[in-house]
Amino acid sequence: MDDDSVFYKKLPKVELHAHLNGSVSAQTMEKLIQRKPHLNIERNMTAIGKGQRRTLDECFEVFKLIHKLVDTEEDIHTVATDVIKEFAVDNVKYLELRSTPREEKGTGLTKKSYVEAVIKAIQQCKYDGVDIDVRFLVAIDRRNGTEVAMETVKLAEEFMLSSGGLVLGIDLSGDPKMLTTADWEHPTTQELQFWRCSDPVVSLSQFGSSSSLRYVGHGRCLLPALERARNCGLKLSLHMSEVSSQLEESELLLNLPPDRIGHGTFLHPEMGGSQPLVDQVVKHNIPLEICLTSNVKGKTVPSYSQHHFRYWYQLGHPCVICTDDKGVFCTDLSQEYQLAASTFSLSPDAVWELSERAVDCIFAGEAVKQQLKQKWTEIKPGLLK
Ligand SMILES: CNc1ncnc2c1ncn2[C@@H]1O[C@H](COP(=O)(O)O)[C@@H](O)[C@H]1O
Repeated sequence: MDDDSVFYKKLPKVELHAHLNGSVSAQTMEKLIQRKPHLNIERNMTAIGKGQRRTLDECFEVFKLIHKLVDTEEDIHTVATDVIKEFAVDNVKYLELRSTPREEKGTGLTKKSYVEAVIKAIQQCKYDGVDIDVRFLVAIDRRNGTEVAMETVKLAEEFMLSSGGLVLGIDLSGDPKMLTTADWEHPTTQELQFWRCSDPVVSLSQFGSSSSLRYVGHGRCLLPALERARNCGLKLSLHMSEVSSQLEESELLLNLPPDRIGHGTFLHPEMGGSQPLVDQVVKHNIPLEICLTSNVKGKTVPSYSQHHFRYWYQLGHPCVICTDDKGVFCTDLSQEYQLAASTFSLSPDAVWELSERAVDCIFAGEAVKQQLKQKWTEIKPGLLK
């Protein structure tokens, strides 16, 4: 490791946007593959290597494969434990993991036992003295529709009250792509469910097209669940404008408003967004979770240098560097900070400030923030001369 990389490794960091099943390392993946050889899944099918790029659609196919490998309580416990320890080795001092509870009839996994398995892994790591504070956000997969979103919020609510402060909020994620009419020749039962929720057909005349698209998992259908979450004290981290077609949805979601925004790639006017959207984000001071490699490899931004981090950072808006899916995109948080620094010419002092300011964006309360700030203060003299 060169001197430069050592700096980023030693830098204390906060990770706020990490999907559990997207964060599985190559080593853990080997363990899972050995447990289920009959699936014929190979390691190279679950990761996007250096220099490789995929469409966002292909990324979502990768998650489906990983979900086949991770389908028991034991698998979830293994994956969560390994991911937590790997972030700790990377000097991440505070981690908010997020994951979508799944039920698997074949293995007896229920959504409740799914969340319990993650919580047990967090508690075990704490008991073992792993030097990282870990919290959990329960994820809503937008593709699963209104009712499942509401069930997920209720589950999160239960765990918020019973987990001793480990469950702090809700993540809204999942494939943001719209389905066109053509895709709907053979809708699945699940897709038909969306069709029934309020007004999922949106005219494209504003974009110069006479056709209409049926939004699947449009935020409008999820608003009641998100509002309930907000009202009961769960924090909201919402994927917004990850793809270019979500302006109308972003307007709706910003009215909640969310506590943090995942990606927000297409919010600003230079990316086809709008000034009112930017004004709203700035007015509420909503931090952006920035995932450089994920966006480049998933082809939602053309290159590192054209990443929207530049726009928001120059505005002085809170931006938190994150990994998104460190396993799938073959990265870690040190690497992401190093990429941000080299791409946007950030000095070591500026990088330090970026990592320290991330502490202000965590969902845990003031006492935890103060403890973390104290850690940063202790580490600083050894790292920045
Ligand atoms: C690349 N950009 C992204 N955009 C939107 N959602 C994403 C995502 N990356 C991951 N997920 C969401 O996280 C799930 C995998 O982790 P969990 O099974 O929940 O732990 C994916 O199925 C998707 O719903």
